[in-house]
Amino acid sequence: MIVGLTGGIATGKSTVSQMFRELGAPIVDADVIARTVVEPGRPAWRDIVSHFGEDILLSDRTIDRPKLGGIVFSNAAERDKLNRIVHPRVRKEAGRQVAEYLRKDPNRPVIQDVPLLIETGLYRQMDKVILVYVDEQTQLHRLMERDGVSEKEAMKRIRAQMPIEDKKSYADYVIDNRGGLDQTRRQVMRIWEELRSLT
Ligand SMILES: Nc1ncnc2c1ncn2[C@@H]1O[C@H](COP(=O)(O)OP(=O)(O)OP(=O)(O)O)[C@@H](O)[C@H]1O
Repeated sequence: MIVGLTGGIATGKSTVSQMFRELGAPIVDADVIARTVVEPGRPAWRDIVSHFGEDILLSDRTIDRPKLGGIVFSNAAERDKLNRIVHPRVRKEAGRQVAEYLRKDPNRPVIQDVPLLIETGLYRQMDKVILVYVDEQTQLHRLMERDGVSEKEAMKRIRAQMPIEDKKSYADYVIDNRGGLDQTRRQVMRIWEELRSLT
């Protein structure tokens, strides 16, 4: 069983994913994979350098992420180009990790943590979808606090994504992360038990 875990920016996806990990769940993390596929010398890194030029490299040959981010944030065609380079490699590596976990233990559900699970349509390939939910006000405050950004900047980042309320209809399980961590942990434990009973 493959379970997609998603949320909105700063709704608590990393927090919840860590709780699943502590219960022994195998986690495949799209953010971690996205960083490893662009390490110097890897095919995605080579494609990025040949398209965007050596100017986007730091002195240690790693990609200057803020600089590349600045280019693609304001240019949809360049953003598409970058996505077309990175996404297939992330998908392939994520698939490889999922298959490896399932080979080792076919009866243990694998949790795939994907920030844009719904936006990218990847949710269709999941057996179950878990959404980590907080209301927009809580999301705003936690984002401002975590990243030390203004209300305006935080709102801009939230508004760049699909509204969290709209994501609810795609989810088999909604984890309400508005309360304390203990309340969230109890929901995680309940869902993990249920997922395990389904395999
Ligand atoms: N139940 C909670 N109560 C209070 N603070 C929380 C709770 N859950 C998460 N937080 C805090 O909210 C912030 C956002 O959480 P987290 O980083 O887990 O979100 P995320 O969804 O992974 O974010 P992103 O998608 O931006 O990476 C963090 O500072 C975290 O410590």
